[in-house]
This record gives sequence, C-alpha cells and structure tokens, in this order.
Amino acid sequence: MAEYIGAVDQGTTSTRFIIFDKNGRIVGLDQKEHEQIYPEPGWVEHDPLEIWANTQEVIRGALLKSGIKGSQLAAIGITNQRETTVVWDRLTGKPYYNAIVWQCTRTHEICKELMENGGQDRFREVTGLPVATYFSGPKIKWILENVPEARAAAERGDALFGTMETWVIWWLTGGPKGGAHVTDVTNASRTMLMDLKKLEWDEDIMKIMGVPRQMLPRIVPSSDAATWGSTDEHGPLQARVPVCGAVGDQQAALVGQTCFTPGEAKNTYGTGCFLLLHTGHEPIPSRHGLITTVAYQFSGRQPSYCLEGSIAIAGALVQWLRDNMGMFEDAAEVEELAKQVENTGGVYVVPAFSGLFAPYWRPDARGVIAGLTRYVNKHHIARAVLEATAYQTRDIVEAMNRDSGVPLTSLKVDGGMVRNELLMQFQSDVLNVPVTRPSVAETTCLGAAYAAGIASGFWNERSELIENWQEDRTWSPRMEEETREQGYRGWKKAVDRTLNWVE
Ligand SMILES: Nc1ncnc2c1ncn2[C@@H]1O[C@H](COP(=O)(O)OP(=O)(O)O)[C@@H](O)[C@H]1O
Ligand SMILES: O=P(O)(O)OC[C@H](O)CO
Repeated sequence: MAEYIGAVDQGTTSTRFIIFDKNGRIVGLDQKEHEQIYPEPGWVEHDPLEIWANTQEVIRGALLKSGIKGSQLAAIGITNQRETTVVWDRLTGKPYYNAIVWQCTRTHEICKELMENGGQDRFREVTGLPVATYFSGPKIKWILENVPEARAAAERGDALFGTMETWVIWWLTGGPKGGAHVTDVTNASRTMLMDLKKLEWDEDIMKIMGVPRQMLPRIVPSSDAATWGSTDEHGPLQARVPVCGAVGDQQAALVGQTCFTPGEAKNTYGTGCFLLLHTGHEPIPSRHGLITTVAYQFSGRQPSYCLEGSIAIAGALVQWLRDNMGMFEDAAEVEELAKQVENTGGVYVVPAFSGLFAPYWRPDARGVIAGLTRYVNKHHIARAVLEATAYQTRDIVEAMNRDSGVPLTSLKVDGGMVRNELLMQFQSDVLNVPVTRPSVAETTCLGAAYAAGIASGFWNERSELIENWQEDRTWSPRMEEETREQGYRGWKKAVDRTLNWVE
C-alpha cells in the first residue's frame, strides 16, 4: 500500500530526499552536501556526477533511516536549484563540462554582447527576464563555444542540455537506457529561451543564442502523471515509482506554502533569497527590475505566473563570515554574536559578490562594508550581515509594490535562515508587515511532494494541502517609522557604493 510521497531537493549546497505522509509531515529524511568548485573569481561549478551519486545516496539513506520501502511511495517529485546548466552525452551520461551554477558570472561578456543589440530588456517581453549571467541560455552558449566537441555533438543530437531536475530525472528513469529528457515549465522559464505565454522554446532566441533545438528537453507541466514514466527498479528506490512532479525550488516553496491565490507571497531564505508573488493566470511584465516567471502548472490546467525578486547572496553571506572570516563554526552562532549589540553601529554590509541581482541587475557591483569606524566590532558586523538580507528583501518589496500596484500586507517565510529569530523580527520591522513561519519549514520539498501527490491522486484537492499548512510563529513590526526609514536610507547609500566597481 502506497502511504507516502517522496521528494528530491537538488539544492545549491546539498541534495536531500524527504518522505512525507498524507498530512505533509516528514517521516524520513537524508541530506548530503556537494563540493562547490570555484575555478576563478566569480566562477562557480558543481560536478554533476557527484550530484547524481549524492541523489542516490540520500534516497537510500532516507529509506533506510525511516524503514520505508521504495514500493511504499505513491509517487516522487523533484525540485532543484534553478538555472544551473549541464550538457551531457546521451549515450554515456558523461557531462561535457561541470554544471555551471546559477551564481556563476563567467557569461558576463556573452551577456554584454547580447545586450549590444536591444539592451538588458531585449528578451524581456518574450521570456520575462532581463539579460543576465544568472540564466541558463548564456551558460549553454558558453559551453558550446568553449568545450571542444560540444557544439558538433549538440548539432548531431548527441549532447543534451538540462537544468538539474532534467539531469536527475533522466538518470532516475533509466539514463542512457532511455531516460526521460524533459523539463517542467517553471525551470524552462529560467533559461531565457522559453516563450512565457506559449510555454514553448522560442526559435528566434535559440538562433541568436546558437542553441540547437535537438539538445533541448521537452517542456511539460510541473505536476503530471503521464509525462516522466517511473523510476528504474534497479535504481536507488529498488522499485518502479512514478515520477509525477518537477518544480524549480523557489516555485516549489510557493506551492509548499500553499500560495495558490493571486496576491499571496512567500520569501525563501537559503543560500540566496527569493520572494515570489502569485499574480494569476497572466504574466505581468515588471517595470521595476523584477522577473516574470511561471509559478506552476498542474496538468490540464492553465499555468499560474508570479513576479519574483531574486537575491543572489543571503545565507551565503553568513557562510562567508563563518568560512572565509572564521568568525564562528556554525551558521546559527551568528544570532548570538549579533544579539550582543543593539544596532550595527552605522555599518552596512552589501554582499554584491556576484554583482547585484534584483532589482538592480548590476554585474559591475562588488561587495562593500560601509560606515566603518574605530568603534565597530565583530558583533556589529554580524548584525549588519543579518540585516543585509532583510534590507535586500525590502528592495524587492518596494519594487513589487510598484509593479503590482498593491502593497504587500503579510509575508510567509521559509528556508534555512528563518530559524534566526533576530533576523525575522528585523525583517518584519523593516518591511512594516507581519512575517509568518510555517510549522513545516521544508516547504521546498513539500511543494515537489504536493506536485507529485496531486498528479498521482495521493491528494485529491488543493484544499487538502491548504489544510496541512500550519503556522509556527508570526513576528509583528515594532520599530518606529523614523528608525525604519533612516536605516533604509543608509542601506540605499551603501548599495550606491557597490556600483561601477568592475570595469
Ligand atoms: N540560524 C541561522 N542564522 C542565519 N543563517 C543561517 C542559520 N542557519 C542556516 N543559515 C544559512 O542558511 C543557509 C542554508 O539554508 P538552506 O535553506 O538549507 O539553503 P539552500 O537550500 O540554499 O542550500 C546557509 O547559507 C546558512 O548560512
Ligand atoms: O538551491 P537554492 O535554495 O540556493 O536556490 C537556488 C535558486 O533556485 C536559484 O535560482
């Protein structure tokens, strides 16, 4: 009897497999980090074969720890770090190059060339995206131009492109023995190659980017029982389990938070930070530096869209303080350090490590610590590091309020950083809206499980999912208006200091 749903979350820093019961409660979990490869400043890569090995290991690990068998899973769903690009050989499964990670800035020159003809908004009307190093299209172009053999193989139809859900699903469903080569609409909407309304690859952009159609996966809904087939019974699940869902991780969190109604928003605080506002069945173009993207598509239904504010560095700044500055050993310790002082002593940290993403889109920006005086100590820096995430979120909310014309009135939050209560209170203060954390913080995996569970009939109605959502805690604003606005003015000045750094 299939009593559970499983979900793979192939994230930027780790891969996990979580098993959920019908109430959306976690009954099994395993997780493994993978290596971050930095071959040059600003470049970030992952080894796709390490990621596939880790995926198998965490699936086996979660089953073993929970005593659940693969055959007890009604279906599985996949969620993933988006944009990260792999090109591999269809006969052997061997990657032509490491996966180029979403944070990687190596396509700066390619993007500059693309912008020469039409500027940063050249493809925005069709794709919803500005030209930026963040997205997959320029990363594919880089691989085809820089890896010997890759272009010829792509033109012959031997080289396949995929984002991480495509890569993992291909392997799970048989790999070289005929694995499914598909991408879901949410991931495809991050490539800068898909027409946002038609949900098809755009011929003109493919030509401009020099990407042969043969290498692109088929675009499918995020939740569907008939698309992907089943897992290989000789694989880590040791059973044929239908793959019924695939959703990019930030959209999966939106589903996991059950933001099914236009106007609902969530913010996920992980390596980066991603605020998504559900806007309904029509894509709304952004005029204030946000992205228009697909929120999800359930089989047989119209797609839903959202406006997204993407922040490249959030929890990664805490990791930087831990690993590069050696200030503590565990990310959670940053809260205790920051609590030792009432404020940052006038210091701001702007983590423009890979330029600034939304709403600025400035690849020429680099990080700054502004406002240093002899008075400032590590406690102030720790506090400023946390505040940076809250201020970056405020930048996004300001842009979103202007784009949607409706001010945000509350925010659902999730991700690794929301354990930090100091940050959550400050977030509520600088936004001047209540901030609510759900009791299941693993909303990303839960969203992928929901996508798979709805398609497989494990859950029948979205209302069942909404019933599963439970509040853990809400923080309400308690900061004086003047303090809030003065703090934010300082932040804007600090952001200015990061610009025009890279020549
Ligand atoms: N208590 C904490 N306070 C601040 N940051 C934290 C805390 N715990 C974890 N983090 C940060 O959260 C991130 C991990 O969150 P997670 O959602 O697992 O990220 P991802 O899915 O992007 O890998 C790390 O960057 C880490 O530095
Ligand atoms: O893996 P995460 O949680 O850092 O998310 C990465 C985003 O999907 C990048 O767009």
